[in-house]
Amino acid sequence: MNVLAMPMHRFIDHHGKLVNPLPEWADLMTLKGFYCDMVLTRSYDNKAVALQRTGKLGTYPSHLGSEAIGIAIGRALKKTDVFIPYYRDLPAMWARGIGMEKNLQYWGGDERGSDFSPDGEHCRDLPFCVPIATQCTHAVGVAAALKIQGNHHVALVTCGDGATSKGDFLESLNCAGAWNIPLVFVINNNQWAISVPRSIQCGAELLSDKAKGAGIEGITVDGNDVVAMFDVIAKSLEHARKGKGATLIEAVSYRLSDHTTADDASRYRSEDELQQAWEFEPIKRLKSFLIEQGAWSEQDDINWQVHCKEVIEKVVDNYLGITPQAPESAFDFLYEQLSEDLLNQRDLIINKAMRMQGGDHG
Ligand SMILES: Cc1ncc(C[n+]2csc(CCOP(=O)(O)OP(=O)(O)O)c2C)c(N)n1
Repeated sequence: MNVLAMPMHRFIDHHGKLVNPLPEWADLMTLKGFYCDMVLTRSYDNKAVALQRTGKLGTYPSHLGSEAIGIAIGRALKKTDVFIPYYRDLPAMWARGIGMEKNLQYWGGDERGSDFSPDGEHCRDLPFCVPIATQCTHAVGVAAALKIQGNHHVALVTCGDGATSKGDFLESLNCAGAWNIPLVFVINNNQWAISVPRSIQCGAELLSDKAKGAGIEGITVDGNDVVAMFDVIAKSLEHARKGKGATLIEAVSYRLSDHTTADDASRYRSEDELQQAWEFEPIKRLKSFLIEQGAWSEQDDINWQVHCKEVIEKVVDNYLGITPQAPESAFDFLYEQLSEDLLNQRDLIINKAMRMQGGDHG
């Protein structure tokens, strides 16, 4: 059976048909907003891949196919909550109010892309975590602190399906249950961990079953249905806010892209599987639903695509206009006091940069 079609928490299926009555909050205006956000973040994704291909960005992990998960997270969290993301989370971060330029800076190798302080209230969000599952341990620390502060704020952490096999994830889950902390885990189960398929990643039928051993709530949701994702995340956040503890959400989706721009997924997965997954992707189904409801049209779609293109072009212009970070700044974030050795290396880099500015490229 196709896992993307299995029965799970869902309101709108891949044909764009309602399979359960919409929740009260889900009016057409809100759903149109979700749709527009998903299309905009997909436009960004296409552009980011193109920037990498033309040498203007480092290795980039596409979020193609996980727009519903990200937009639901970004919209469901309150400003005062804390988001602990992993590397595929541009949609959530953008929906939290963090500029896309930051994302380009980060993947362009500029540490300043991780500084959210200019974005005001979001400065407590953590930067992307690339070492798999380590962010879950950070999230436990954050959530434990929020509990002590007693302000009814919640932490939300994301990870991939592969990450759920790691000790960091399982230990974090255990602490979340044992300490009854305000923490929501969202697994982006996109069926692949680079070239390892979900089927051999773990023996459990559902990744949400892992919650049971930790004594917390676990739920499997259609990660391609933004309505179901928002509904479950919002409820889990409220559950945690009321002091009722953590939830593990498994969002079932599919990685429609390569793992990153450094990967070629055609070497390990079939074209048939990929084509089938495209039938289930999150944007198409919501578009069909909105059109069926008379809330959207093909012309609206064309207009929105044009608008997205303009927005993204401006983001890219801003990114390309940023003065590059000085190479020696790599030493600024390592130690409070640099050793003799590192000071020498730093001087070498500074001198080389000065020589190159002076025209000596030797
Ligand atoms: C601790 C650690 N081990 C290995 C890697 C190399 N690595 C990068 S991504 C990845 C797979 C992660 O898959 P998954 O958790 O399913 O997330 P996805 O990339 O599919 O969203 C691995 C093993 C890493 N980044 N960190």
